[in-house]
Amino acid sequence: MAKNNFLETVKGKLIISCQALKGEPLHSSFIMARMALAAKEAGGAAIRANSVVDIQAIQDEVHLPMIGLNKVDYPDSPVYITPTMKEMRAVASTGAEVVACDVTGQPRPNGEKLADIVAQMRQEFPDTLLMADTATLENVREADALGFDIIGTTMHGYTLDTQGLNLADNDFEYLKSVLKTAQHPVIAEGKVDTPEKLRRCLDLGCHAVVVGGAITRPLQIAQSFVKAIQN
Ligand SMILES: CC(=O)N[C@H](C=O)[C@@H](O)[C@H](O)[C@H](O)COP(=O)(O)O
Repeated sequence: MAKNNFLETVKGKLIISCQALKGEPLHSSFIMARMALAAKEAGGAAIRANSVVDIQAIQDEVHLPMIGLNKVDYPDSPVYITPTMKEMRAVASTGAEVVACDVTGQPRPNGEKLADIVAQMRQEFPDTLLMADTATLENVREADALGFDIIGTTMHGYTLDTQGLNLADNDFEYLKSVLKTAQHPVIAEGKVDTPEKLRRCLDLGCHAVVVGGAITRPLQIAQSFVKAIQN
């Protein structure tokens, strides 16, 4: 199967997530494209972005490999990161090198099955890599079994059974287990909020690291400073 060279390009490097959802102060494709430009000038190796319009605006501004996703809330499912074939197809059609989607074992909208989505994507987009946004070791095993190209830790701490957990807890104890379990390259993602944590993830053996809010969400950054006054 022909695959693009995303994994070679990002090995040992920083991927910067440029996302602002509706309701966030920076919600704007124009602003996300400028964020991506800053990411590139800083030496970021790739961008992670949400929605077709943001991905396209970023692709027009910077030539960096892209992990694309599309967050959509459906009434019949808790899965929101590229939940159905419709969003998978839309994101892959932008030419994003990687399409990321939820792999948390929870039911998908319209009763769609992840195995069917993966099979369909392989047929329609054989060059596109698939990244599994997982929360638990069970999810990692499922992603490996389904042949995902990249295992991400994105959803750890964001599902009912992992609520309150942080990837960095106990010197990345959970991440170490992921690295032992996974049969595909692991990209650390989720609350990697200092340069030291990024360094640690790479030293532990992660293929690359995604950092989002600590770089591209000024509201979140400002709140952390304000909190230091209140404490
Ligand atoms: C859980 C979820 O929906 N995560 C999203 C996935 O794309 C983004 O909102 C995060 O910003 C991204 O994962 C990077 O993480 P952090 O911003 O913590 O560095």
